Amino acid sequence: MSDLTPMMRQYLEIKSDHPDSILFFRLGDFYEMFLDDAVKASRILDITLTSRGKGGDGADVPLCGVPYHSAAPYIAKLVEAGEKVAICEQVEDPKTAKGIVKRQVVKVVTPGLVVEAESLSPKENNFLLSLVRGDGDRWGVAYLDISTGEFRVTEVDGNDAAWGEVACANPREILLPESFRESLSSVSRGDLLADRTFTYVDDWVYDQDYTERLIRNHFGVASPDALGCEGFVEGVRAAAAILHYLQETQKGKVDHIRELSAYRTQEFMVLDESTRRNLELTSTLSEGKKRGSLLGLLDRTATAMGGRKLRQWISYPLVSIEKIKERQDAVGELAGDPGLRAGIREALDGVYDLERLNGRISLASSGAKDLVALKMSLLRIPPLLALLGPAQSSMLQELRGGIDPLHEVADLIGRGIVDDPPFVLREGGIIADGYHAELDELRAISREGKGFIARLEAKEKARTGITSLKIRYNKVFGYYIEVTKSNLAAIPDDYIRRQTLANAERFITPELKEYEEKVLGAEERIVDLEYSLFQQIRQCVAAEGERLARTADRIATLDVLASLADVAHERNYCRPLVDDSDILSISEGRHPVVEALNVSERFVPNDLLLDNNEHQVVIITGPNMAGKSTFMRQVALIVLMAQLGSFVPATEARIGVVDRIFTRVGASDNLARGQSTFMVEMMETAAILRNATPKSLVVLDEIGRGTSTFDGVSIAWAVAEYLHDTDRCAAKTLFATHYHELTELAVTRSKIKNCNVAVKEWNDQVIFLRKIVEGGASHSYGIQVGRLAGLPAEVVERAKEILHNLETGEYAEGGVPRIAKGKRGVAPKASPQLSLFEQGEDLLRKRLSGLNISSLTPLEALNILDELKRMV
Ligand SMILES: Nc1ncnc2c1ncn2[C@@H]1O[C@H](COP(=O)(O)OP(=O)(O)OP(=O)(O)O)[C@@H](O)[C@H]1O
Repeated sequence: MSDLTPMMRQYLEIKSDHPDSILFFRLGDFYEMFLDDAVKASRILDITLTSRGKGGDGADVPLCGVPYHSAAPYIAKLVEAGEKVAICEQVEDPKTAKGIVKRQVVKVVTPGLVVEAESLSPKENNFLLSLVRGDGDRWGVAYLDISTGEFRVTEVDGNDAAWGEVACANPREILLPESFRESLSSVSRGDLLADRTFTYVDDWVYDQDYTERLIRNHFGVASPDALGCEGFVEGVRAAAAILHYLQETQKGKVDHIRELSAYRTQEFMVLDESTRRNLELTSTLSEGKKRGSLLGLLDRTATAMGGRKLRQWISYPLVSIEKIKERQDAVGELAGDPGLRAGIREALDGVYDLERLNGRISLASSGAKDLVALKMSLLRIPPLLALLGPAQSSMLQELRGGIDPLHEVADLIGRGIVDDPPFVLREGGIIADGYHAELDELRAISREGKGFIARLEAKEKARTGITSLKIRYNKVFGYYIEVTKSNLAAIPDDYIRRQTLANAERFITPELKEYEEKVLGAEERIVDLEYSLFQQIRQCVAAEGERLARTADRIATLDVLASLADVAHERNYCRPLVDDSDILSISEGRHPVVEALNVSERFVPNDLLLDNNEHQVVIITGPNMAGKSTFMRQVALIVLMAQLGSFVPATEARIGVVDRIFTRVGASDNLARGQSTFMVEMMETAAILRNATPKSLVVLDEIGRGTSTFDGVSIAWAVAEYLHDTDRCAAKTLFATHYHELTELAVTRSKIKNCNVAVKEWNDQVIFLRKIVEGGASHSYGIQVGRLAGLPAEVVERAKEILHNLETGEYAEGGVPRIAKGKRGVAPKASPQLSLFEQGEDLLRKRLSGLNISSLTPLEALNILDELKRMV
């Protein structure tokens, strides 16, 4: 340290407190980065890396920097790349500082704690999630969106459920105890961990006394129980770790986090991570896009808040029949009233993201434009409330009563701030005329002063007779009179020379300076006064943050209800009867997304009945491409839509509330997790058998496909039997399979039924009818589907030949199919060829012992010898 410059010493001291952040070290008009930070940042930001001397041992120090006034996009880019940025400012005036200027980190921007609008996507939350594991595999999960103030906490049992919550919140940054660092690498959840920043917090932070105290102090409650956290020991630890992290990074500016909303996973339908993915709830499997997902279909929300709330409703379908019915009533009322819907949409179209505006206002990072946006949004509320006046359904009535137009806030901003204020806050032009008497006076002086200058210029021109005389202004000299060299003879005595240029001279007069002082003084004071008035207004608005947050939440709810109603009306959905029966019956159900996106083929509706009696397990057979997966997904989606309060694509539906939906669909490629497809399939199946209940809906698509046929059939069979026979997990089950053997189960098991997707054979072609009918399928039509998919004709023909052999029982001794090649189209009877499945010496021996040498011609003998040679 001793041979470092004092500034470098100060830098290293501050940096040592922020080892995992890139330190933006304020030096005059720049933020500078040094050493490893500089190397990393220059690469990410694509800016020049330079160096300067006087690091340790006189070595050169790598260095790069960005201008302070345009740092925001650079910070955003680093954070986007998953880095944290610690902003270190000069905290005393360099002019008055003795020795080196004092510097301090004033804020750490991290991927999970971003508030700048440019770095956020409007219809998605940006969560910081905290995860902690307690005794007995109980996990605390808490997550916060600092930009909106939304803060949620829960507790779950087991690894799977905990990571399920992570998948659902989809956080940008995850906080974990330091002691978890090692074990995280063994969590085989590659795709879940990708693209997230991990932050490790000292273990002592999770101390129970400390965490409870943090919660009590922050929320001003006597105990975390007052926030609905009864029994949430781990949840409280997880939530408090977030508060601790906020204190460290935001340096105290977190007043707008006023609520912690505790929820229990039992209050919602449980959807594990793979089910969310498989059902393409918020993004598609193939491209990860919103378009093509259920969210993409249902999202007609007008506001960003509504968009985020709908995402949440889809992620957390309800199980309370009462609450589901409340939502249905509101959706029904809106769906039946196009005028009301259109009116709501029109009003909401002008509403900005109130939650994020509120967040920025509370964090004092909002500009004047944010306040104007808030005002414009609030002005939309009175007409909205008028529209809701006659509403009948309880939820709409509650919203009408609860949406607060915050008149005085809108009024304050309206009176205080001009309609189109500038982006910068410190150059004036923000505060409206008539808001503040002193400001008005100063403005008058400034205006008058400017007029005076113009008048003075005219007067001096007349007095001197110099028509080219000009009164100008610059920052160094203030106002001055400029006279060209050729006119110098005409200047009066009272002109005082200030500066000589090549072909002009500049002068001042006492009169000019007197006015200058008045005008410039006024302008300086105007700028200062405007800024402090703006801050006052912002503080007044911030003080109403809680009311604003509640109103924002209700507007979001209204937006979601109107969006669901819009889709229900346009797509002709029906209101499902949701009750606590064991019945799941759907008439003419459709797949909501396939129906909407696949306009080239008319969607064929299908019925379904599942219950816990005769129709507990329905085995669906049918050719590839017939529509099995589509049908099963459509059932799962209809149930999910019903429980989130939406109407459903069917003519009639009765949905006995489901506690969980499990899916094991297709061969999802999980290479990112380093697990084989079959392994994942079996793990998911095991989890289903462990966790399903009679209230669950299980969707199994071709389980066992990832292994050999016999293993596959055996596993599929045993799984179906288990789901049928075991009371604890006798879930309503849809089971699609290519193994026709499974249709036999219906003979011995009373609650298993068969159905298949009908196809028609015509001229050796299959026509998909897309209709689910009772009974098992007789054919797979795999070869025909292969032909449709463009397999070469030779392969198709050969496959048919092999199929024929298999079907006519051409088996070798061990019961293994004999796959012979004969004349095309004709299955050979007793083939001299050998089974592909026999091996090595046995083959030779058998072939030899079967020969009758006395009846062979020499040519035949030679041919056989050649054949034997090739077998070795
Ligand atoms: N009821 C329907 N009406 C119209 N088109 C449908 C219907 N069901 C499915 N389809 C269309 O048929 C195609 C195949 O459906 P799906 O993937 O469900 O078949 P599958 O039987 O599961 O096939 P595989 O066994 O190969 O997975 C889909 O692209 C879908 O668009």
